[in-house]
Amino acid sequence: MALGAAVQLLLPKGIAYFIDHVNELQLASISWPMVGLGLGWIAVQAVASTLRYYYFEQSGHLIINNIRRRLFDVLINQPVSFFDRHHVGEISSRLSSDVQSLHQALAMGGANALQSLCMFGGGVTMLLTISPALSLMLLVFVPANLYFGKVTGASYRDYAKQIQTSMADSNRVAQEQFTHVRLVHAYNQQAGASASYAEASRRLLDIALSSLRLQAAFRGGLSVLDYGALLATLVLGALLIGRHALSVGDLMAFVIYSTMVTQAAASLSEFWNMWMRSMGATDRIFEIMRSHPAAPAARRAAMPSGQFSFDDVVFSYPERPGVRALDRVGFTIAAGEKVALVGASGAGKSTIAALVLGHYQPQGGRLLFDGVAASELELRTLRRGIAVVEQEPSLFAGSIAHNIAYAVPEREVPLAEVMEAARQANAHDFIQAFPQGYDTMVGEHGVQLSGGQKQRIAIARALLRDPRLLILDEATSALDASNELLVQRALDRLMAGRTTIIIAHRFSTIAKADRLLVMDSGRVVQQGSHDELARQPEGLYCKLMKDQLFAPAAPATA
Ligand SMILES: Nc1ncnc2c1ncn2[C@@H]1O[C@H](COP(=O)(O)OP(=O)(O)OP(=O)(O)O)[C@@H](O)[C@H]1O
Repeated sequence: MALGAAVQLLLPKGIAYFIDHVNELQLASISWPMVGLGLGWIAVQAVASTLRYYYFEQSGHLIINNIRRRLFDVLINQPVSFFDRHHVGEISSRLSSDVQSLHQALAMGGANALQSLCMFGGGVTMLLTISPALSLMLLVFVPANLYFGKVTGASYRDYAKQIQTSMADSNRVAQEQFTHVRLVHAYNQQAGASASYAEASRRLLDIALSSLRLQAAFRGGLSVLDYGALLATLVLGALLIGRHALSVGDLMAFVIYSTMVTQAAASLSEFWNMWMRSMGATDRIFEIMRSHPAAPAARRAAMPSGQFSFDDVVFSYPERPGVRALDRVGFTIAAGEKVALVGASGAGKSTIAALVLGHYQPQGGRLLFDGVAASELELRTLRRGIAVVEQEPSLFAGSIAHNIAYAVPEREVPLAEVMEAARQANAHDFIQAFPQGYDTMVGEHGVQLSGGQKQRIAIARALLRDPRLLILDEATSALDASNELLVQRALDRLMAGRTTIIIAHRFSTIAKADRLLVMDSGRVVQQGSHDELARQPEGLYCKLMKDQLFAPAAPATA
C-alpha cells in the first residue's frame, strides 16, 4: 500500500526534473538509465497494485464469509416465533445481499481509502516542499471536500437501509410466488404474480433512484471542487512563475500533486459515503446478531420417559397476543399412552404439539415432563427424546440415506441402521427399486416422491431416532389403498411402546387411540375413549362425528 503510494508520488517529481533539465541533458547519456528507471517504476507499480488488490479482496471475502456464517448460526438458533415474524425470502435476502454490501466497503473500498490516505499525506508533504505559498489554497479545497463527504454520508446510510429493506421485500414476494408456482399456474395467476413483483420492485427502484440522485449530486460537487482547485493552482502558479518564485516544471509537478491530493480527499469522502451505505445496509444484520437469544440458565439434562402433562396452560401466539390459542388446558398423558387430539380446524391441536416441542413457551400454567417443569429442563436433551412425523414430510436436498439419518445428528449412522429403519417403515423396497438405491437424491433437485413414499421416509427417520415421545401430525389427504396400508403398518410399528400424540384426521386412527382429547377454541372440552365419548350424544365429539369431520377408515386390505 505505502509502496504503491510512494511509487506514484515519485512520478510528478521525476517529470518535473525531466522538463526542467531536458535542454541541459544529453539525450544519449540519459536514455538508458531513464528507460531503466521507467521500467522499474512500472514493475514496482504493477506488483504493488496486484498485491494490494489480492490481499484486500481476500480479506474482504474472508470477513464476509465469516459474518455470513455467524449470521446463519444466529438465525437458525432463533426461536420459532422469529420465523413467524420474518418471511424466508426476507431472511435469505439478509444473508445474501445485505452481507454482500459490506464486501465492497471492506475490500477494495478499504484498500483504496488506505492508499488515498497515504497519497494524501505524501502529496501534501510534496506540495509543501515545492511551494508553501501555493499550498495555502489547499486549506480551502481539502476541508471542503471532506466536509461534503461527511454531510452526505448520513443520508446515504438512511437510503441504504431502505434499499435493503425493499430488496428483502421483493425477494419475499418472488420466493412466495415461486414456492406456490403450481397454484399460480392452476389459477392463471401469472399476471397477478408479475404485478405483485413489479410493485415490490418499483418501490425498490424509487428508493434506488433517490439515492442515485444524491450520489450524482455528490459527484458533481466533487468535480467542482477538483477543477476549482486546478484552476486556482494554475492562476496562482502563473503569478509565482512571473515573479520567478517557481519553475515551470515545479508548477507542473504541483498541479499533478494537487490533483492527487484533491482526488485522495475525494476518494476518502467517497469511502466515507460507501462506509455509511454499508452500515445502513447492514444495520439490520447487526440488529439480528445482537438479538441472539440469551443462553438459558443451567437446566437439568433429562431425557423424557414419555409421561407428561399440561397444567392449566394458557398460550397466545406472539403475533396475536389478544387471542388465546390455548385457554387453561390441563391433561396428563401416561408413558406409552396413545392420545388423539380431535377438534375442528383452528381448535388448537397443532399448538399443543408446538408447545410440547418447546417451540413456544406458555404465558400461563406449566408443561411438566415426568413431573418436572419444562422450564427447568434442557431443551436439547428433551427434544432428543421426541420425534415428529409431519403432515407433509419435509425432505432436504440430499440422498435418501441422508434424509433418514437426519434424525440422529449426534453420531454417524451406519447404512445398515438406516436400512433397518427403512425396512421397519416399509420403505426399503421402493428405495431399493431406484437405480441409486439409498444414494438416490431427493429434495428440490432430486427425484419426486409420492406422498406415501415421503411419509414412509419420515417414519423411517422417526424410527431411527427411537423416541420416547412421538408427535404424529396425520396427513389429511388419503393415499391409495396399498400405500395407505403400508403407511399404517409402518406407523403401528413406530407407535408401539411409545407415548404418541396424534393430531388426528382419520377415524381409523381415532378409533385405535387409548384416549381422545376433544378440543374447541383452545380448550379441552371432552376426554375419553371413542366408545365413552360416542355415548355422550350432547358432546362435541358426537357432533363432530355427525358432521363427518373425519376421513373414512382406510380399507383393511390392499
Ligand atoms: N404461528 C401462528 N401465529 C399466530 N396464530 C397462529 C399461529 N399458528 C396458529 N395460530 C392460530 O392459533 C389457533 C390454533 O391453531 P392450531 O394450528 O393449533 O389449530 P389446529 O387445531 O391444529 O387446526 P388444523 O386442524 O386446521 O391444523 C388458530 O386460531 C390459529 O389461527
